[in-house]
Amino acid sequence: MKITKDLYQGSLTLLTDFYQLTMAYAYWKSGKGEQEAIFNLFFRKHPFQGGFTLTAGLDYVIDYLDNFKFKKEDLQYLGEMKAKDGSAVFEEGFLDYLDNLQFSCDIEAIEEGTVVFPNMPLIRVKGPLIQCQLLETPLLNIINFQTLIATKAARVNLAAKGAPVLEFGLRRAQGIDGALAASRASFIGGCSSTSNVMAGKLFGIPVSGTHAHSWIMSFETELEAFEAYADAFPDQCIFLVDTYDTINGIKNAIKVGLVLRAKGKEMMGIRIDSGDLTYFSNKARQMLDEAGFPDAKIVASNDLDEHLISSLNTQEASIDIWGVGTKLVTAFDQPALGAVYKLSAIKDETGEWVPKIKLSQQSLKINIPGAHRVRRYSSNGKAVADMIYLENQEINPRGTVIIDPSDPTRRKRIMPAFYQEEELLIPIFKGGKVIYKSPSLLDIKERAKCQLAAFDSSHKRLVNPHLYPVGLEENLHHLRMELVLKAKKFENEKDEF
Ligand SMILES: Nc1ncnc2c1ncn2[C@@H]1O[C@H](COP(=O)(O)OP(=O)(O)OP(=O)(O)O)[C@@H](O)[C@H]1O
Ligand SMILES: O=P(O)(O)OC[C@H]1O[C@H](OP(=O)(O)OP(=O)(O)O)[C@H](O)[C@@H]1O
Ligand SMILES: O=C(O)c1cccnc1
Ligand SMILES: [Mg+2]
Repeated sequence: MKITKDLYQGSLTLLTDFYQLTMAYAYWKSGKGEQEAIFNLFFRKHPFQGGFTLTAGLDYVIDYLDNFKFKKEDLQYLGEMKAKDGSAVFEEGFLDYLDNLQFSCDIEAIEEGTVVFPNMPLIRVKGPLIQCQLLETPLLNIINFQTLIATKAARVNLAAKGAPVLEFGLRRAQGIDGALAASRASFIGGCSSTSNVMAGKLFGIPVSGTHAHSWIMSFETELEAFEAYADAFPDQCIFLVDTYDTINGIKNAIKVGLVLRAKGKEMMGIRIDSGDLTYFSNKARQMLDEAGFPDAKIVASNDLDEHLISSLNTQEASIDIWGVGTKLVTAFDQPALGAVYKLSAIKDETGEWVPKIKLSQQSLKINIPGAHRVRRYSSNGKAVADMIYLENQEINPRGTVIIDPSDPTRRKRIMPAFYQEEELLIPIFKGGKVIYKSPSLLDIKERAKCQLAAFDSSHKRLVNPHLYPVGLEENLHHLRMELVLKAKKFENEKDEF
Protein backbone atom coordinates (compact mmCIF):
# COMPACT_ATOMS: atom_id res chain seq x y z
CA MET A 1 0.00 0.00 0.00
CA LYS A 2 1.28 3.44 -0.92
CA ILE A 3 0.28 5.71 1.93
CA THR A 4 -0.63 8.94 0.17
CA LYS A 5 -1.80 7.45 -3.12
CA ASP A 6 -3.61 4.29 -2.00
CA LEU A 7 -4.64 5.27 1.50
CA TYR A 8 -6.12 8.74 0.88
CA GLN A 9 -6.65 8.70 -2.91
CA GLY A 10 -6.28 12.45 -2.82
CA SER A 11 -9.60 12.85 -0.97
CA LEU A 12 -10.42 13.26 2.70
CA THR A 13 -14.19 13.65 2.35
CA LEU A 14 -14.81 10.20 3.84
CA LEU A 15 -12.72 11.12 6.86
CA THR A 16 -15.83 11.35 8.98
CA ASP A 17 -17.80 9.14 11.34
CA PHE A 18 -20.19 6.74 9.64
CA TYR A 19 -23.09 8.22 11.60
CA GLN A 20 -22.59 11.59 9.89
CA LEU A 21 -23.29 9.88 6.59
CA THR A 22 -26.26 7.90 7.87
CA MET A 23 -27.70 11.10 9.37
CA ALA A 24 -27.01 12.92 6.11
CA TYR A 25 -28.94 10.18 4.30
CA ALA A 26 -31.82 10.41 6.77
CA TYR A 27 -31.89 14.24 6.49
CA TRP A 28 -32.01 13.86 2.73
CA LYS A 29 -34.74 11.23 2.88
CA SER A 30 -36.88 13.29 5.25
CA GLY A 31 -36.50 16.40 3.09
CA LYS A 32 -34.59 18.33 5.80
CA GLY A 33 -31.20 18.24 4.12
CA GLU A 34 -31.28 21.81 2.83
CA GLN A 35 -32.76 23.34 5.97
CA GLU A 36 -30.32 25.97 7.21
CA ALA A 37 -28.60 25.51 10.55
CA ILE A 38 -25.84 26.97 12.68
CA PHE A 39 -23.30 24.78 14.48
CA ASN A 40 -20.59 25.94 16.90
CA LEU A 41 -17.30 24.25 17.64
CA PHE A 42 -16.15 24.97 21.21
CA PHE A 43 -14.48 23.38 24.23
CA ARG A 44 -15.66 23.36 27.82
CA LYS A 45 -12.48 23.34 29.88
CA HIS A 46 -8.88 24.44 29.36
CA PRO A 47 -6.43 21.56 28.93
CA PHE A 48 -3.61 20.79 31.41
CA GLN A 49 -5.53 22.47 34.27
CA GLY A 50 -4.40 25.70 32.68
CA GLY A 51 -5.88 29.16 32.47
CA PHE A 52 -5.72 29.65 28.70
CA THR A 53 -5.91 27.81 25.37
CA LEU A 54 -4.14 28.72 22.13
CA THR A 55 -5.91 27.99 18.82
CA ALA A 56 -4.34 26.15 15.91
CA GLY A 57 -5.53 24.13 12.93
CA LEU A 58 -7.65 26.62 10.97
CA ASP A 59 -5.44 26.43 7.89
CA TYR A 60 -6.00 22.64 7.76
CA VAL A 61 -9.75 23.26 8.08
CA ILE A 62 -9.68 25.74 5.20
CA ASP A 63 -7.80 23.28 3.04
CA TYR A 64 -10.20 20.47 3.94
CA LEU A 65 -13.27 22.58 3.12
CA ASP A 66 -11.78 24.00 -0.04
CA ASN A 67 -11.40 20.43 -1.32
CA PHE A 68 -14.75 19.20 -0.03
CA LYS A 69 -16.03 17.06 -2.86
CA PHE A 70 -17.13 13.43 -2.95
CA LYS A 71 -14.95 11.69 -5.51
CA LYS A 72 -16.26 8.92 -7.77
CA GLU A 73 -14.25 6.34 -5.75
CA ASP A 74 -15.78 7.62 -2.51
CA LEU A 75 -19.30 7.27 -3.91
CA GLN A 76 -18.53 3.85 -5.31
CA TYR A 77 -17.37 2.72 -1.88
CA LEU A 78 -20.51 4.14 -0.23
CA GLY A 79 -22.66 2.53 -2.94
CA GLU A 80 -21.18 -0.88 -2.13
CA MET A 81 -22.01 -0.64 1.59
CA LYS A 82 -24.60 -3.24 2.53
CA ALA A 83 -27.11 -3.37 5.40
CA LYS A 84 -27.67 -6.60 7.39
CA ASP A 85 -30.37 -7.76 4.98
CA GLY A 86 -28.00 -7.35 2.04
CA SER A 87 -29.66 -4.23 0.66
CA ALA A 88 -27.64 -1.08 -0.08
CA VAL A 89 -27.20 1.27 2.89
CA PHE A 90 -27.48 4.36 0.70
CA GLU A 91 -29.89 4.52 -2.23
CA GLU A 92 -28.76 5.76 -5.66
CA GLY A 93 -30.61 9.06 -5.38
CA PHE A 94 -28.64 10.01 -2.27
CA LEU A 95 -25.34 9.09 -3.93
CA ASP A 96 -26.33 11.32 -6.88
CA TYR A 97 -27.11 14.06 -4.38
CA LEU A 98 -23.62 13.67 -2.84
CA ASP A 99 -22.12 13.61 -6.33
CA ASN A 100 -23.65 17.01 -7.09
CA LEU A 101 -23.04 18.44 -3.64
CA GLN A 102 -21.16 21.75 -3.77
CA PHE A 103 -19.86 23.05 -0.46
CA SER A 104 -21.87 26.23 0.20
CA CYS A 105 -21.58 27.05 3.92
CA ASP A 106 -20.61 30.32 5.57
CA ILE A 107 -17.76 29.73 7.98
CA GLU A 108 -16.59 32.12 10.65
CA ALA A 109 -13.66 31.30 12.87
CA ILE A 110 -11.22 32.63 15.41
CA GLU A 111 -7.82 33.00 13.79
CA GLU A 112 -4.98 30.63 14.54
CA GLY A 113 -2.66 31.77 17.29
CA THR A 114 -5.45 33.38 19.36
CA VAL A 115 -5.85 32.93 23.10
CA VAL A 116 -9.34 31.52 23.66
CA PHE A 117 -11.57 30.36 26.49
CA PRO A 118 -14.25 27.77 27.19
CA ASN A 119 -17.66 28.09 25.53
CA MET A 120 -16.73 30.56 22.82
CA PRO A 121 -17.23 29.32 19.25
CA LEU A 122 -13.82 28.68 17.69
CA ILE A 123 -15.62 27.90 14.43
CA ARG A 124 -19.18 28.73 13.46
CA VAL A 125 -20.71 26.87 10.51
CA LYS A 126 -23.88 28.14 8.87
CA GLY A 127 -25.43 26.28 5.98
CA PRO A 128 -27.58 23.33 4.86
CA LEU A 129 -28.04 20.76 7.65
CA ILE A 130 -26.45 17.95 5.66
CA GLN A 131 -23.24 19.89 5.05
CA CYS A 132 -23.05 21.21 8.62
CA GLN A 133 -23.49 17.69 9.94
CA LEU A 134 -20.85 16.12 7.70
CA LEU A 135 -18.27 18.61 8.95
CA GLU A 136 -18.58 17.74 12.64
CA THR A 137 -15.98 14.99 12.77
CA PRO A 138 -13.23 16.36 10.51
CA LEU A 139 -13.38 19.84 12.04
CA LEU A 140 -13.14 18.42 15.54
CA ASN A 141 -10.37 16.06 14.51
CA ILE A 142 -8.26 18.94 13.19
CA ILE A 143 -8.96 21.61 15.80
CA ASN A 144 -8.91 19.39 18.90
CA PHE A 145 -5.40 18.12 18.27
CA GLN A 146 -3.63 21.18 16.93
CA THR A 147 -5.16 23.49 19.55
CA LEU A 148 -4.14 21.05 22.28
CA ILE A 149 -0.54 20.89 21.09
CA ALA A 150 -0.26 24.65 20.45
CA THR A 151 -1.43 25.18 24.03
CA LYS A 152 1.07 22.66 25.39
CA ALA A 153 3.83 24.31 23.38
CA ALA A 154 2.84 27.74 24.69
CA ARG A 155 3.05 26.41 28.26
CA VAL A 156 6.46 24.84 27.63
CA ASN A 157 7.75 28.06 26.04
CA LEU A 158 6.36 30.22 28.85
CA ALA A 159 8.21 28.00 31.33
CA ALA A 160 11.39 28.42 29.24
CA LYS A 161 11.04 32.20 29.64
CA GLY A 162 12.17 33.07 26.13
CA ALA A 163 15.00 30.52 25.88
CA PRO A 164 14.70 28.57 22.59
CA VAL A 165 12.73 25.32 22.72
CA LEU A 166 13.60 22.78 20.01
CA GLU A 167 10.82 20.30 19.23
CA PHE A 168 12.20 16.74 19.14
CA GLY A 169 8.92 14.77 19.11
CA LEU A 170 8.73 12.86 15.82
CA ARG A 171 9.88 9.46 17.13
CA ARG A 172 7.21 9.34 19.85
CA ALA A 173 4.40 11.27 18.12
CA GLN A 174 1.00 9.75 17.37
CA GLY A 175 1.75 8.46 13.91
CA ILE A 176 2.64 10.29 10.73
CA ASP A 177 -0.02 13.00 10.59
CA GLY A 178 0.08 13.40 14.37
CA ALA A 179 3.79 14.16 14.13
CA LEU A 180 3.44 16.67 11.29
CA ALA A 181 0.48 18.48 12.81
CA ALA A 182 2.23 18.52 16.20
CA SER A 183 5.36 20.10 14.71
CA ARG A 184 3.22 22.79 13.09
CA ALA A 185 1.22 23.48 16.26
CA SER A 186 4.39 23.46 18.42
CA PHE A 187 5.90 26.11 16.17
CA ILE A 188 2.77 28.26 16.52
CA GLY A 189 2.97 27.79 20.30
CA GLY A 190 6.48 29.22 20.38
CA CYS A 191 9.00 26.46 19.59
CA SER A 192 11.97 27.69 17.57
CA SER A 193 12.49 24.66 15.37
CA THR A 194 11.63 21.03 14.74
CA SER A 195 13.75 17.93 14.27
CA ASN A 196 11.13 16.69 11.75
CA VAL A 197 12.61 17.35 8.32
CA MET A 198 9.32 16.77 6.50
CA ALA A 199 7.60 19.37 8.70
CA GLY A 200 10.42 21.69 7.70
CA LYS A 201 9.79 21.03 4.02
CA LEU A 202 5.98 21.17 4.18
CA PHE A 203 5.51 24.12 6.53
CA GLY A 204 8.76 26.04 6.32
CA ILE A 205 9.58 25.46 9.99
CA PRO A 206 13.32 25.83 10.73
CA VAL A 207 14.93 22.38 11.15
CA SER A 208 17.65 21.80 13.72
CA GLY A 209 19.30 19.13 15.84
CA THR A 210 22.42 17.73 17.47
CA HIS A 211 23.50 14.08 17.33
CA ALA A 212 22.66 10.83 19.15
CA HIS A 213 24.53 8.52 21.53
CA SER A 214 24.94 6.02 18.70
CA TRP A 215 27.31 8.45 16.97
CA ILE A 216 29.62 8.36 20.00
CA MET A 217 29.21 4.62 20.46
CA SER A 218 30.24 3.89 16.88
CA PHE A 219 33.81 5.14 17.67
CA GLU A 220 36.50 3.68 19.92
CA THR A 221 36.52 6.78 22.10
CA GLU A 222 34.27 9.75 22.75
CA LEU A 223 37.09 12.15 21.84
CA GLU A 224 37.44 10.58 18.38
CA ALA A 225 33.69 10.84 17.89
CA PHE A 226 33.68 14.56 18.77
CA GLU A 227 36.68 15.17 16.48
CA ALA A 228 35.00 13.43 13.56
CA TYR A 229 31.79 15.37 14.15
CA ALA A 230 33.73 18.64 14.31
CA ASP A 231 35.33 17.70 11.01
CA ALA A 232 31.95 17.21 9.37
CA PHE A 233 30.23 20.24 10.92
CA PRO A 234 32.87 22.71 12.06
CA ASP A 235 30.32 25.53 12.32
CA GLN A 236 27.48 23.63 13.95
CA CYS A 237 28.97 21.47 16.69
CA ILE A 238 26.78 20.63 19.64
CA PHE A 239 28.40 17.68 21.40
CA LEU A 240 26.28 15.20 23.35
CA VAL A 241 28.41 14.77 26.47
CA ASP A 242 26.63 12.13 28.57
CA THR A 243 27.27 8.83 26.78
CA TYR A 244 29.83 7.53 29.31
CA ASP A 245 30.73 10.12 31.94
CA THR A 246 29.24 13.60 31.66
CA ILE A 247 32.12 15.51 33.31
CA ASN A 248 34.65 13.75 31.13
CA GLY A 249 32.38 14.39 28.13
CA ILE A 250 32.45 18.13 28.86
CA LYS A 251 36.26 17.96 29.06
CA ASN A 252 36.39 16.24 25.67
CA ALA A 253 34.03 18.82 24.17
CA ILE A 254 36.33 21.59 25.44
CA LYS A 255 39.36 19.84 23.92
CA VAL A 256 37.71 19.65 20.52
CA GLY A 257 36.39 23.20 20.95
CA LEU A 258 39.96 24.46 21.39
CA VAL A 259 41.10 22.59 18.26
CA LEU A 260 38.21 24.13 16.32
CA ARG A 261 39.10 27.58 17.63
CA ALA A 262 42.69 27.15 16.43
CA LYS A 263 41.14 26.65 12.97
CA GLY A 264 39.08 29.80 13.31
CA LYS A 265 35.85 27.93 14.11
CA GLU A 266 33.70 28.09 17.24
CA MET A 267 31.88 25.14 18.81
CA MET A 268 28.21 25.94 19.39
CA GLY A 269 27.82 24.04 22.64
CA ILE A 270 26.97 20.78 24.36
CA ARG A 271 23.86 18.73 25.07
CA ILE A 272 23.09 16.92 28.32
CA ASP A 273 20.44 14.19 28.10
CA SER A 274 20.56 12.40 31.47
CA GLY A 275 21.35 12.74 35.13
CA ASP A 276 20.70 15.74 37.32
CA LEU A 277 20.31 18.49 34.76
CA THR A 278 20.88 21.26 37.31
CA TYR A 279 24.06 19.77 38.67
CA PHE A 280 25.54 18.91 35.29
CA SER A 281 24.49 22.11 33.52
CA ASN A 282 25.96 24.25 36.30
CA LYS A 283 29.14 22.22 36.30
CA ALA A 284 29.32 22.46 32.49
CA ARG A 285 28.78 26.23 32.59
CA GLN A 286 31.59 26.65 35.06
CA MET A 287 33.98 24.42 33.06
CA LEU A 288 33.11 26.05 29.73
CA ASP A 289 33.52 29.56 31.17
CA GLU A 290 36.85 28.70 32.74
CA ALA A 291 38.07 27.19 29.47
CA GLY A 292 37.20 30.41 27.59
CA PHE A 293 33.84 29.32 26.11
CA PRO A 294 31.35 31.69 27.78
CA ASP A 295 29.25 31.75 24.61
CA ALA A 296 28.97 27.98 24.24
CA LYS A 297 25.33 27.00 24.71
CA ILE A 298 24.08 24.26 27.00
CA VAL A 299 21.19 22.26 25.59
CA ALA A 300 19.20 20.01 27.92
CA SER A 301 16.78 17.22 27.02
CA ASN A 302 15.28 14.10 28.65
CA ASP A 303 11.53 13.75 29.17
CA LEU A 304 11.07 17.47 29.75
CA ASP A 305 7.78 19.29 30.05
CA GLU A 306 6.66 22.71 31.30
CA HIS A 307 6.75 21.63 34.95
CA LEU A 308 10.29 20.23 34.82
CA ILE A 309 11.56 23.25 32.86
CA SER A 310 10.00 25.56 35.40
CA SER A 311 11.54 23.56 38.25
CA LEU A 312 14.98 23.53 36.60
CA ASN A 313 14.73 27.32 36.16
CA THR A 314 13.82 27.73 39.82
CA GLN A 315 16.84 25.57 40.70
CA GLU A 316 18.93 28.00 38.62
CA ALA A 317 20.18 25.39 36.21
CA SER A 318 22.44 26.85 33.50
CA ILE A 319 20.37 25.73 30.51
CA ASP A 320 20.27 27.96 27.43
CA ILE A 321 18.25 25.78 25.05
CA TRP A 322 15.61 23.14 25.73
CA GLY A 323 14.99 20.03 23.62
CA VAL A 324 11.44 18.77 24.20
CA GLY A 325 9.84 15.78 22.49
CA THR A 326 7.51 13.12 23.85
CA LYS A 327 5.63 15.11 26.47
CA LEU A 328 4.99 17.99 24.07
CA VAL A 329 3.84 16.25 20.91
CA THR A 330 1.73 13.64 22.70
CA ALA A 331 0.22 16.20 25.12
CA PHE A 332 1.33 13.62 27.65
CA ASP A 333 -0.80 14.66 30.65
CA GLN A 334 -3.98 15.32 28.67
CA PRO A 335 -4.34 13.44 25.41
CA ALA A 336 -7.43 15.29 24.06
CA LEU A 337 -8.89 18.77 24.26
CA GLY A 338 -12.51 17.62 24.29
CA ALA A 339 -13.92 20.27 21.97
CA VAL A 340 -17.45 19.57 20.72
CA TYR A 341 -19.62 20.70 17.80
CA LYS A 342 -23.23 21.52 18.57
CA LEU A 343 -26.27 22.80 16.75
CA SER A 344 -27.27 26.19 18.18
CA ALA A 345 -29.96 27.46 15.78
CA ILE A 346 -32.08 26.29 12.87
CA LYS A 347 -34.22 28.14 10.33
CA ASP A 348 -37.91 27.17 10.38
CA GLU A 349 -40.28 26.98 7.38
CA THR A 350 -41.11 30.69 7.70
CA GLY A 351 -37.43 31.60 7.36
CA GLU A 352 -37.11 32.56 11.05
CA TRP A 353 -34.00 31.48 12.96
CA VAL A 354 -34.95 29.39 16.00
CA PRO A 355 -32.32 29.13 18.79
CA LYS A 356 -31.84 25.56 20.01
CA ILE A 357 -30.94 24.22 23.44
CA LYS A 358 -29.77 20.81 24.58
CA LEU A 359 -30.38 20.00 28.23
CA SER A 360 -27.92 18.11 30.37
CA GLN A 361 -27.75 16.90 33.93
CA GLN A 362 -24.50 18.85 34.13
CA SER A 363 -25.26 22.55 33.71
CA LEU A 364 -21.76 22.94 32.21
CA LYS A 365 -22.95 20.90 29.24
CA ILE A 366 -26.06 22.93 28.40
CA ASN A 367 -25.18 24.63 25.14
CA ILE A 368 -25.49 28.31 24.29
CA PRO A 369 -28.38 28.88 21.86
CA GLY A 370 -28.48 31.27 18.90
CA ALA A 371 -26.07 32.85 16.45
CA HIS A 372 -23.12 34.39 18.25
CA ARG A 373 -20.26 36.79 18.02
CA VAL A 374 -17.29 37.03 20.36
CA ARG A 375 -15.81 40.34 21.42
CA ARG A 376 -12.62 40.93 23.40
CA TYR A 377 -12.35 44.09 25.48
CA SER A 378 -8.84 45.38 26.18
CA SER A 379 -7.31 48.27 28.00
CA ASN A 380 -3.87 49.57 27.00
CA GLY A 381 -3.15 46.36 25.13
CA LYS A 382 -4.15 44.14 28.07
CA ALA A 383 -7.14 41.82 27.66
CA VAL A 384 -9.82 42.61 30.24
CA ALA A 385 -12.81 40.38 29.43
CA ASP A 386 -14.44 38.46 26.57
CA MET A 387 -18.13 38.61 25.74
CA ILE A 388 -20.21 36.09 23.79
CA TYR A 389 -23.30 37.82 22.41
CA LEU A 390 -26.17 37.38 19.96
CA GLU A 391 -25.12 38.59 16.53
CA ASN A 392 -28.05 40.99 16.16
CA GLN A 393 -27.77 42.37 19.66
CA GLU A 394 -27.04 46.08 20.00
CA ILE A 395 -24.53 46.50 22.82
CA ASN A 396 -25.39 49.41 25.06
CA PRO A 397 -22.32 51.68 24.92
CA ARG A 398 -23.11 52.91 28.44
CA GLY A 399 -22.60 49.45 29.86
CA THR A 400 -23.60 45.84 29.86
CA VAL A 401 -23.17 42.87 32.16
CA ILE A 402 -21.48 39.62 31.19
CA ILE A 403 -22.44 36.46 33.04
CA ASP A 404 -20.32 33.32 33.41
CA PRO A 405 -22.20 30.54 31.54
CA SER A 406 -21.21 27.91 34.10
CA ASP A 407 -21.82 30.02 37.21
CA PRO A 408 -24.45 32.79 36.86
CA THR A 409 -23.36 34.32 40.17
CA ARG A 410 -20.09 35.38 38.51
CA ARG A 411 -20.78 38.62 36.67
CA LYS A 412 -18.80 41.55 35.41
CA ARG A 413 -19.98 45.00 34.36
CA ILE A 414 -18.42 46.12 31.08
CA MET A 415 -18.25 49.81 30.17
CA PRO A 416 -17.43 49.56 26.44
CA ALA A 417 -16.51 53.24 26.24
CA PHE A 418 -13.42 52.59 28.39
CA TYR A 419 -12.06 49.74 26.31
CA GLN A 420 -10.71 48.83 22.88
CA GLU A 421 -12.69 46.01 21.32
CA GLU A 422 -11.86 43.25 18.87
CA GLU A 423 -14.27 40.88 17.13
CA LEU A 424 -12.70 37.44 17.39
CA LEU A 425 -14.93 35.50 14.98
CA ILE A 426 -14.14 36.56 11.45
CA PRO A 427 -15.53 35.43 8.08
CA ILE A 428 -13.53 32.66 6.40
CA PHE A 429 -15.95 31.21 3.79
CA LYS A 430 -18.99 32.88 2.23
CA GLY A 431 -21.34 30.65 0.28
CA GLY A 432 -18.69 27.94 0.14
CA LYS A 433 -15.94 30.23 -1.20
CA VAL A 434 -12.85 31.22 0.77
CA ILE A 435 -12.79 34.96 1.49
CA TYR A 436 -9.95 34.86 4.01
CA LYS A 437 -6.29 35.17 3.23
CA SER A 438 -4.41 32.74 5.44
CA PRO A 439 -1.46 34.34 7.19
CA SER A 440 1.97 32.70 6.92
CA LEU A 441 2.95 30.28 9.67
CA LEU A 442 5.46 32.85 10.89
CA ASP A 443 2.71 35.48 11.15
CA ILE A 444 0.53 33.03 13.07
CA LYS A 445 3.40 32.35 15.47
CA GLU A 446 3.90 36.11 15.91
CA ARG A 447 0.19 36.57 16.55
CA ALA A 448 0.32 33.86 19.23
CA LYS A 449 3.22 35.65 20.91
CA CYS A 450 1.38 39.00 20.95
CA GLN A 451 -1.83 37.35 22.12
CA LEU A 452 -0.10 35.63 25.02
CA ALA A 453 1.60 38.89 25.97
CA ALA A 454 -1.81 40.58 26.20
CA PHE A 455 -2.87 38.36 29.09
CA ASP A 456 -1.84 38.89 32.67
CA SER A 457 0.69 36.37 33.98
CA SER A 458 -1.84 35.25 36.61
CA HIS A 459 -3.87 33.58 33.82
CA LYS A 460 -0.78 31.87 32.41
CA ARG A 461 0.80 30.39 35.53
CA LEU A 462 1.04 26.61 35.64
CA VAL A 463 -0.54 26.07 39.05
CA ASN A 464 -4.06 27.29 39.93
CA PRO A 465 -4.25 30.02 37.30
CA HIS A 466 -6.56 32.95 37.89
CA LEU A 467 -9.84 32.75 35.95
CA TYR A 468 -10.09 35.24 33.05
CA PRO A 469 -13.59 36.72 32.78
CA VAL A 470 -15.59 35.37 29.84
CA GLY A 471 -19.33 35.77 29.90
CA LEU A 472 -22.57 35.79 28.02
CA GLU A 473 -23.95 39.25 27.30
CA GLU A 474 -26.99 39.62 29.54
CA ASN A 475 -29.61 39.23 26.77
CA LEU A 476 -27.99 36.01 25.61
CA HIS A 477 -27.88 34.78 29.21
CA HIS A 478 -31.62 35.52 29.59
CA LEU A 479 -32.46 33.79 26.30
CA ARG A 480 -30.51 30.72 27.41
CA MET A 481 -32.24 30.62 30.82
CA GLU A 482 -35.65 31.08 29.23
CA LEU A 483 -35.07 28.21 26.81
CA VAL A 484 -33.69 25.96 29.55
CA LEU A 485 -36.75 26.57 31.74
CA LYS A 486 -39.10 26.05 28.78
CA ALA A 487 -37.40 22.79 27.81
CA LYS A 488 -37.37 21.57 31.42
CA LYS A 489 -41.06 22.37 31.85
CA PHE A 490 -41.82 20.49 28.67
CA GLU A 491 -39.80 17.50 29.85
CA ASN A 492 -41.56 17.53 33.26
CA GLU A 493 -44.99 17.71 31.65
CA LYS A 494 -44.08 14.68 29.58
CA ASP A 495 -43.01 12.87 32.80
CA GLU A 496 -46.45 13.35 34.32
CA PHE A 497 -48.09 11.17 31.71
N1 LIG B 1 17.48 18.76 38.75
C1 LIG B 1 16.40 18.13 38.37
N2 LIG B 1 15.23 18.39 38.93
C2 LIG B 1 14.11 17.75 38.54
N3 LIG B 1 14.08 16.83 37.58
C3 LIG B 1 15.23 16.54 36.96
C4 LIG B 1 16.44 17.16 37.32
N4 LIG B 1 17.40 16.66 36.53
C5 LIG B 1 16.83 15.75 35.71
N5 LIG B 1 15.51 15.67 35.94
C6 LIG B 1 14.50 14.82 35.28
O1 LIG B 1 14.40 13.62 35.96
C7 LIG B 1 14.03 12.56 35.09
C8 LIG B 1 14.96 11.36 35.26
O2 LIG B 1 16.27 11.66 34.80
P1 LIG B 1 17.54 10.66 34.94
O3 LIG B 1 18.58 11.12 34.02
O4 LIG B 1 17.93 10.52 36.35
O5 LIG B 1 17.02 9.27 34.50
P2 LIG B 1 16.92 8.64 33.08
O6 LIG B 1 15.90 9.33 32.25
O7 LIG B 1 16.68 7.20 33.37
O8 LIG B 1 18.31 8.85 32.41
P3 LIG B 1 18.88 8.08 31.14
O9 LIG B 1 18.56 8.92 29.93
O10 LIG B 1 20.35 7.97 31.42
O11 LIG B 1 18.21 6.75 31.09
C9 LIG B 1 14.04 13.16 33.69
O12 LIG B 1 12.71 13.46 33.30
C10 LIG B 1 14.85 14.43 33.85
O13 LIG B 1 14.44 15.43 32.93
O1 LIG C 1 12.93 13.00 25.95
P1 LIG C 1 12.13 13.69 24.88
O2 LIG C 1 11.47 14.93 25.39
O3 LIG C 1 11.21 12.78 24.16
O4 LIG C 1 13.21 14.25 23.81
C1 LIG C 1 13.73 13.48 22.78
C2 LIG C 1 14.61 12.36 23.27
O5 LIG C 1 14.91 11.55 22.19
C3 LIG C 1 16.29 11.24 22.19
O6 LIG C 1 16.65 10.10 22.85
P2 LIG C 1 15.74 8.83 23.16
O7 LIG C 1 14.67 9.21 24.14
O8 LIG C 1 15.28 8.20 21.89
O9 LIG C 1 16.73 7.86 23.88
P3 LIG C 1 17.46 8.06 25.30
O10 LIG C 1 16.66 9.00 26.14
O11 LIG C 1 17.51 6.71 25.89
O12 LIG C 1 18.78 8.61 24.98
C4 LIG C 1 16.91 12.46 22.86
O13 LIG C 1 18.17 12.18 23.33
C5 LIG C 1 15.91 12.83 23.89
O14 LIG C 1 16.16 12.18 25.10
O1 LIG D 1 18.74 16.53 17.30
C1 LIG D 1 18.60 16.06 18.42
O2 LIG D 1 19.37 16.31 19.36
C2 LIG D 1 17.42 15.17 18.70
C3 LIG D 1 16.52 14.84 17.72
C4 LIG D 1 15.46 14.01 18.00
C5 LIG D 1 15.32 13.52 19.26
N1 LIG D 1 16.18 13.84 20.21
C6 LIG D 1 17.24 14.65 19.94
MG1 LIG E 1 14.78 9.58 26.34
